[in-house]
Amino acid sequence: MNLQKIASNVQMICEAIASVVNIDVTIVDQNLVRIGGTGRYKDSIGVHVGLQSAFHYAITEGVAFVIENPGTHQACLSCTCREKCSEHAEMCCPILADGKVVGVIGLIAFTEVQRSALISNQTNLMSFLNRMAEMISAKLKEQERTEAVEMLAKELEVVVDSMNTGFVALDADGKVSRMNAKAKTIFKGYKTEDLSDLLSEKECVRILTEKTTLKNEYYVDVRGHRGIFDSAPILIGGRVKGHVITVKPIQEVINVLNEMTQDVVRTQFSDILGTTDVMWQAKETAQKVAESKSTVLLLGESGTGKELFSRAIHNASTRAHAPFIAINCAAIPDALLESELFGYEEGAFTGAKRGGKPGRFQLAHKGTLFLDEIGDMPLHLQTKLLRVLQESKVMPVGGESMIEVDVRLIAATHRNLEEMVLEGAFRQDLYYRLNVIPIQIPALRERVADLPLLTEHILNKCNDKLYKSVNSVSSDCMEELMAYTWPGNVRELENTLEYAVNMAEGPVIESFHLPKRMVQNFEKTHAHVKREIEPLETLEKRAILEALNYFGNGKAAAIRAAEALGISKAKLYRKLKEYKEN
Ligand SMILES: Nc1ncnc2c1ncn2[C@@H]1O[C@H](COP(=O)(O)OP(=O)(O)OP(=O)(O)O)[C@@H](O)[C@H]1O
Repeated sequence: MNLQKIASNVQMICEAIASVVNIDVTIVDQNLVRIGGTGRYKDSIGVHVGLQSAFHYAITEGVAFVIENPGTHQACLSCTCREKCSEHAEMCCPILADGKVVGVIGLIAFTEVQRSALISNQTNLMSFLNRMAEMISAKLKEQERTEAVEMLAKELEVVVDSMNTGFVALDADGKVSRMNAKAKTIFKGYKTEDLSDLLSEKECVRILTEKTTLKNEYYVDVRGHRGIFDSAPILIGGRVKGHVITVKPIQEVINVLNEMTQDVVRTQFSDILGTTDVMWQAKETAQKVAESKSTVLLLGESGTGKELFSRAIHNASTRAHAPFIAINCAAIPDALLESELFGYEEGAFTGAKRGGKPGRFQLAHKGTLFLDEIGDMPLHLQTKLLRVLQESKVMPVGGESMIEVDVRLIAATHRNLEEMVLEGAFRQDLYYRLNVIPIQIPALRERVADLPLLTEHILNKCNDKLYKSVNSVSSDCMEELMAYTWPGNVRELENTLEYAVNMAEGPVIESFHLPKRMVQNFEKTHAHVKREIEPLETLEKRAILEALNYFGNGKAAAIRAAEALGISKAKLYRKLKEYKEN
């Protein structure tokens, strides 16, 4: 505590004392610096009074005293000027704050008249100086408290200003009393006198009438921008004296959500394993289109890696740092799919969340939306989806205004959309809109040559997960894996190997570690060998018909059947012609 902080008050008190007692007054602080003074001391304010002065004695001893005969008092003994002291008498009174000496008030008589006045009236004068010392001490403490409050207010201001959330303080009527830097950015260009200048009427009424806190509520502001707010009333003596609200724009909330839910390790094309031609083709096309905004349609059976491709495309695109949002149309009941995709407004239906909820399109704003199993989307939603793709705007369920969205769409299906279009189960216009860049992801049975590579990779993953060290598959077992048809594709391979790693006692997986269904399948396949020997031509015909049966009709299917049979497309057609003619 330093008297310097209340220097002007100290000087006023010096002058007040001097005018009452008619003797020169000076006040020094605990460092012996003169803070106030009258008469001959006025000019030396701010100056150090010297260690030999009586004030030094008053500070170190912490007592009040009167020097009636300068030069002889205890306080004068160390003074070098005590032989030729110009003072006739002196009264010193320490100023105490919290038990510590923070300064001294001194009355100094320079004439005999002043001396006798001081000495004859010393009891009253000392009591007067004590009162003055108490007053100075009280003023000093008040100043300290004011500074502490100012400091606290400043600290809070710095904290509130550094928050990445808008903060608005209101009085009980909704007048804005304070906004932090973030709130000023969020509401830049708005009138900001009243809550009604910021938020729409519905939210204002809720905030100002609510006597408890509101958390994570959805708001729409006066310009139609959306966000999430918390609010709390300021209660003093049980009465609402004001409110504080914190606001966050919806896109920032979404970004945080996505940061936390994105792949921890971002899927890259190099994570998609496979060196067979069919796989190279698929990867090459996907890599080529990753950067564009065009819609991609991933076609392939379940478990072939459609989501993996979709994530790799997103992560290789310029949207990589924006959200990747996936939704499986087949996994969500029809009644909920619309609100999941496009969001809903408060009160849109029974059970709707207060404040509404943003849909996946809004969540994917600036990023990529992966619509898995698009073939399972009901027709009425296909119509709505088409509109969204054409207009880049969504209308939440129960909403009145469209919300702009900038989303790159990647759709996927295991179904034959072309056939569905012919059957009237899929809208043709939507099909064309989605089919801009179709990419066929091959089934695992079409790329059995990739099995060893995939197996090695999956074994490593299983070992990490199960704390095992299974590092290979016996050649018999690999033969069985290659002979299997893998209806569940890579996902099924993953599950099969996880089962086998659990079963294996040593470092090698043997056939008998595989799940029963696979062993049976292998026996069935090998049972062919034991059948009667048949002419090559019959075997060839059976193989061709089986392949066609397997891959289906149409040009693309014929190409894949020919590839699988290891013959040219021309040869396949020639054979089919022969069979028809015979
Ligand atoms: N080429 C691949 N390389 C490595 N892992 C793969 C590959 N393809 C698929 N996988 C793995 O197989 C599993 C299934 O893949 P994913 O979920 O991408 O398939 P999907 O085609 O989207 O399946 P569904 O249609 O059933 O949703 C995942 O664990 C994925 O990592």
